[in-house]
Amino acid sequence: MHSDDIINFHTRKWIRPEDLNANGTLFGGSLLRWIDEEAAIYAMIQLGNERVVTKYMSEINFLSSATQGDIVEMGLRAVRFGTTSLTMRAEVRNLFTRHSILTIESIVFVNLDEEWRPAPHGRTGITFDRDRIPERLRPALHEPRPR
Ligand SMILES: CCCCCCCCCCCCCCCC(=O)SCCNC(=O)CCNC(=O)[C@H](O)C(C)(C)COP(=O)(O)OP(=O)(O)OC[C@H]1O[C@@H](n2cnc3c(N)ncnc32)[C@H](O)[C@@H]1OP(=O)(O)O
Repeated sequence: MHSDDIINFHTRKWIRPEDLNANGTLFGGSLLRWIDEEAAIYAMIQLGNERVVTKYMSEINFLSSATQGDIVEMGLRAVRFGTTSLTMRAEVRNLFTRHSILTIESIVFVNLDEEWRPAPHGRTGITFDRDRIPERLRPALHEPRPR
């Protein structure tokens, strides 16, 4: 695997009874909700803007299932910085077995301006730190750090 293809797994979820479908396995809709939220946070940090929306998701490939008590981890990778868009690849896998549960080849988010119109984001590469947290949400430099 090329290093550019490496997905960072950020978030873990412990599968609870309310996440299951009528067959007792992980409900696909729960997974998609978690991924959309994860992708929104990832896009906000990569683009440094909290005004982002989901535009498009490619085919979703459910590869294996999970059940109550399993822990799954969700990973995202920016694969293309467009003019107003950011395209990501997603994978969800079982934390213990590392078996892939789901992959989505492209999730596209669009960067918006104050009028909620697509706006160029000016980003070309991935950031691995939090320096693009939107300005409004960053603590002022003089504020003491919480203990
Ligand atoms: C860490 C921080 C904490 C912050 C803490 C506070 C946060 C607090 C806010 C929370 C917020 C969360 C958000 C959650 C995620 C939702 O839940 S979003 C809700 C679901 N999504 C929507 O409602 C979006 C509805 N769609 C739209 O409004 C319009 O389609 C849009 C998005 C404004 C785009 O309009 P458009 O006319 O299609 O725009 P257009 O200029 O043609 O295309 C824009 C870009 O999309 C691309 N595109 C268009 N169609 C497609 C397509 N079918 N396929 C692929 N790409 C496409 C274009 O190629 C273009 O990309 P670039 O070439 O510029 O790079």
